[in-house]
Amino acid sequence: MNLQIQHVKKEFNHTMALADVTFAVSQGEFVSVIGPSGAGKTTLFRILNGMLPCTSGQILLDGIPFQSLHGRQKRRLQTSIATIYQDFCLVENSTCLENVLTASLPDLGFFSGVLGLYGKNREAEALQLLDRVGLLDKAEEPVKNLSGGQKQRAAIARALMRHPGILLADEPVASLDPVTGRQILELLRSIHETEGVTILMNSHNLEFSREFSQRLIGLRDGKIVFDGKTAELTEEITEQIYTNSENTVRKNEV
Ligand SMILES: Nc1ncnc2c1ncn2[C@@H]1O[C@H](COP(=O)(O)OP(=O)(O)OP(=O)(O)O)[C@@H](O)[C@H]1O
Repeated sequence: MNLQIQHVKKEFNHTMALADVTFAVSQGEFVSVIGPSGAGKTTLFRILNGMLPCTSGQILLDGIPFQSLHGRQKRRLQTSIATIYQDFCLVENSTCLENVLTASLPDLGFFSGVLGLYGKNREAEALQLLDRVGLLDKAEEPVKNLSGGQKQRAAIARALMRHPGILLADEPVASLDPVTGRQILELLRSIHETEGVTILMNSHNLEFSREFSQRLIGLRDGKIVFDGKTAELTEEITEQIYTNSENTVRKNEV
């Protein structure tokens, strides 16, 4: 799935969180959005996953303008973007398997949804995905009993259950220790390489972004100040992205 972000602006009261953001992500890329606190990364991700409307501009998925769609068409396109979050957003009292299966809820009829009748094929697929993320032995375990890394694995399996064209990884390892964080990013890289899922990541950790993404987009004060291959990010450009920005409230946590 190709994603195009064209002249996107987002204004909150008198803060221009995104000034005029334009870039495209092609099928199969692994891109990281980097930038200091207040640069607009979260705002961009919230607009992309449909949680926030933009003030102006447009987003196209495979050439279709997202905002022009309504109802079922919009929901169908929306389900092609899956998000994993820093705090996992799982149902803690439900098992791993139940959490993964909830990704299929939009496809179920009303009664099947209420009664949790997902069907044998969906259950088999959910178990296969739990196996893919190394969590098959925890399928019947309530999420509340899992470690942070295991929770993020369950969240990744749930995201994959939607067969996403694009996976948004919004600070996916921010609440994990560095060793566990690296394991999660290695899993994402493997999913990207094997299943060909397009990944757009937002991370405070510049080292991880450089190591795991092919391309970096540097945001500063709501504007793109760098868009290039990871190897092209020099020390000088890094300084330009991270120092003395208007919206920055703290320096980058590299
Ligand atoms: N709901 C809101 N109301 C008002 N201002 C907001 C709101 N959300 C974000 N902002 C402002 O928009 C700007 C961009 O914020 P955003 O959270 O997108 O930055 P960020 O790069 O994700 O920062 P961080 O890395 O700290 O999460 C900031 O100046 C912020 O204060």
